[in-house]
Amino acid sequence: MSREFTIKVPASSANIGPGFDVLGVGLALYLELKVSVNPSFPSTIKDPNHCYLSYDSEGSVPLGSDENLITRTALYVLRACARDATAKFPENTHVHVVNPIPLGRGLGSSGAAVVAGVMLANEVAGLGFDKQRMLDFCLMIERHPDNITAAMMGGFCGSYLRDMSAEDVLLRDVPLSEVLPEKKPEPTSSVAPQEPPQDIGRHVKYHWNPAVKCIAIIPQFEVSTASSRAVLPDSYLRADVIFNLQRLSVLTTALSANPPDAKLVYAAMQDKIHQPYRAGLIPGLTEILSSVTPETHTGLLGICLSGAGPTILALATEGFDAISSEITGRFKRENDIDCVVKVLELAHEGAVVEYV
Ligand SMILES: Nc1ncnc2c1ncn2[C@@H]1O[C@H](COP(=O)(O)OP(=O)(O)O)[C@@H](O)[C@H]1O
Ligand SMILES: N[C@@H](CCOP(=O)(O)O)C(=O)O
Repeated sequence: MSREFTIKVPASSANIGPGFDVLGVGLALYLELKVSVNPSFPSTIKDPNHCYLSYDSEGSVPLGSDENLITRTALYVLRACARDATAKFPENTHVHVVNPIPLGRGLGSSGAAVVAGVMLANEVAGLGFDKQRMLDFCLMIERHPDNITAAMMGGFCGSYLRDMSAEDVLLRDVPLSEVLPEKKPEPTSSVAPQEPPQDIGRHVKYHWNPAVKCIAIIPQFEVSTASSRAVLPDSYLRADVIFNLQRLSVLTTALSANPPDAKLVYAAMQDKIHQPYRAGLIPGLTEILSSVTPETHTGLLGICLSGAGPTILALATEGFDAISSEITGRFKRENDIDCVVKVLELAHEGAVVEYV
């Protein structure tokens, strides 16, 4: 039977200052997959996995199903669930990707791609997984839970990876190369990836004052999440960890207050465990983060690096133009970097599948 459906997955902004690898918000900027499956038609598709991909919008991505992050993720799920290292998409699967999320800017493009890939497999193979179970598959690929959780569940999320039995740790800690299929001249692996342990990630959704908007100031250069994690230290001073924990505990509730207390939120969005180390990758970051405050800009609540950067996230209730102009002006004047600005609402629902 032929089917057509659309998968929509929001962008996300992770960390929100002190919540490194913990906090994330889903943002109303959606990666969309327009999918059609026509197994009864004679196949015209040359792809070895029966999936024809086309791509519109931000950046450029590979279109081979064994090279593209969305379809590699889907193949992992299909193969793990079928216990078959050669499992493919149903014959005649077409996926048209529309992606307004800029790549490598700290707005969760890879998290959205991974969530979309897991949902794609769930839908084409009729696996019937709920979002909690799909999150397990996502976490085998993107191994920090903050933006995956926000993209899948939507809203303002706090998340952690649960403690695991030795047996589950073995299942979870397999190298990424054994999870995601890689392009090979001939299929060589006869071993299917295993299904992940259950409930790897746990989360809660916090309240969010709807008057608070997210201003994303997106510099026109990329910083890969991998390179932005590579500059972080392996261990931290106790004082720095306590600094972040104290602020994190206040921030989650402060963002639901009505009216929000700008001074409290601003102070609670300070961070000592990732932003200072990432400053070397983002010209002018330290000065930019201190250039707008509730005192200098009415309506500003707080400011931080979005995810692994280089996007700057400012939370505000008004004064969006003045806040974004100050930051784009600094990027331009001091480092000749152009920026794109988006004022975004939260995506409260998270990832969805819509049938035509
Ligand atoms: N829609 C997409 N389709 C295919 N690959 C994607 C897509 N979105 C992101 N990616 C992959 O993820 C990479 C960016 O991931 P990452 O460095 O984690 O940055 P981000 O902060 O945008 O998530 C891209 O260079 C690309 O390889
Ligand atoms: N907690 C992670 C979040 C990465 O988010 P992304 O949007 O940059 O992929 C980190 O800070 O490394």
